[in-house]
Amino acid sequence: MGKSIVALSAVSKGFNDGDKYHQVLDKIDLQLEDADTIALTGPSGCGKSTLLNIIGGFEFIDSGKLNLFDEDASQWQDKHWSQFRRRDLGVVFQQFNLLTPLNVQDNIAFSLRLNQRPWSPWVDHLIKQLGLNEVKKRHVEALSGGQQQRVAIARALAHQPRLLLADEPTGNLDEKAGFEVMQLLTELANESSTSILMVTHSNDCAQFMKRRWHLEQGKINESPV
Ligand SMILES: Nc1ncnc2c1ncn2[C@@H]1O[C@H](COP(=O)(O)OP(=O)(O)OP(=O)(O)O)[C@@H](O)[C@H]1O
Repeated sequence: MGKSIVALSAVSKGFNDGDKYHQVLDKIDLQLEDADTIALTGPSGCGKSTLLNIIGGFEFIDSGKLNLFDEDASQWQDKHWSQFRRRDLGVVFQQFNLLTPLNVQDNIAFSLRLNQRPWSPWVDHLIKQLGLNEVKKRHVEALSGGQQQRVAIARALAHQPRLLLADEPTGNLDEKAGFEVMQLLTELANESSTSILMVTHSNDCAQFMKRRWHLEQGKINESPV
């Protein structure tokens, strides 16, 4: 068995919806280990983003236990969460959340500074592999959707996180561009031994991952890829 990166045990989470309570995760158990790459699928509104947000510490669980790197994250204070996000976590969300006044290089440099990491040869390698070398001085708002997506990936992997959470990373791209981005993402994550948990609606994208979790009606089932 590999090293445990994420472990959920009997985790439940729900939201109040007017006077009704909506149970999104119902006593979920799951394990994500070193080198795992996982596609998270399920119908719209089933709770995929909620699960990613819980693992990133952006939402909190109602009950159960969340372990990150074999530590009980339910006990973590803000400082511990920031350290985890800085050091171990990369995120690519549907909205890329790039800093529009800055160019490509400065977007990546800014994120590295936040993570207290220097610019390294790995970052130059990322930029080159992602086809961003020619546009690195260009403001991100002047880039195409596909290029912005690749900047978001470069930024998320620049500090070589141990875990990447990606929410529909190719959601805004056409099939060909989406395929290319998936290929690059998995190759680069593999080079830096980053585990991936990726939400996707696309079977083609899910094929790039080694495992598949399907979330529906509060429960997760693992299915063959
Ligand atoms: N902060 C919140 N307050 C209240 N309800 C919420 C909150 N966040 C999510 N929900 C509800 O929880 C359910 C799960 O939402 P979530 O965004 O996790 O689903 P999803 O599977 O990611 O959906 P999609 O595939 O459409 O992006 C939805 O019914 C949503 O309305």
